[in-house]
Amino acid sequence: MSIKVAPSVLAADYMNLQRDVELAEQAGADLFHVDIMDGMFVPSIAYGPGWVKGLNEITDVPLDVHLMVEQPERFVEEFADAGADIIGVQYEATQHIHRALQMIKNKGVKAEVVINPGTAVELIEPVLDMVDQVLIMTVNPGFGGQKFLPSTLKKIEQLAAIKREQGYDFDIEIDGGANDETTKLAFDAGATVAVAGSYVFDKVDPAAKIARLKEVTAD
Ligand SMILES: O=C(CO)[C@@H](O)[C@H](O)COP(=O)(O)O
Repeated sequence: MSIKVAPSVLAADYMNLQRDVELAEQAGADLFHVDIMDGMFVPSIAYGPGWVKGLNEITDVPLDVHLMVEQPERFVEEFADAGADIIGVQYEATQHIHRALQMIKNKGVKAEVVINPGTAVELIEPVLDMVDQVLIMTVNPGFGGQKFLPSTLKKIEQLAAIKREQGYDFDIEIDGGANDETTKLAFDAGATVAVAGSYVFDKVDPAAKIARLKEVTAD
């Protein structure tokens, strides 16, 4: 089975969002990745729940909402009500990661824990039994168009080994600098979902880019 592809709407053309979303949807996008940024946890600012609700109304593809915000537990309910299918919270952004994940699950939404490139996999081991997805950031979060950090491959391998040994079935997602080469490397290390922003949307043919990511990771 090939990797699941989650185009990041951060890189879409906002003035033609519906067109880009439909193109990606027809090309087989498995999820849409939506970065919520508060200008604190990351320097940029992006999207509120109203925007996510609007996106949910124009697509049937599940929304993978990544809260790049301080104290994410403050916003779980609003984004769940806006239509998020998966909500990701950063390990580094809360003193209460277990509580934040529990809040997501209580809303009937899939729960994801996210770690930055500088955060060790061991730190999230205590919550791995409660998540549907783990996001290993392959760049420092906050901006699209950065280069994939090769040091994150070891972390993907390490997490994949824990997943195998413990019999977990969560998805392992990567985000940042994904292209056909880096996605193949991450897939071989154990990633099952690739978020791709500029690779998919910056060029003329998003459908071909999505197809390419699936092709290079096909068994
Ligand atoms: O999390 C982020 C940025 O921090 C993203 O989801 C980006 O949208 C990925 O963009 P590319 O690196 O694929 O251009």
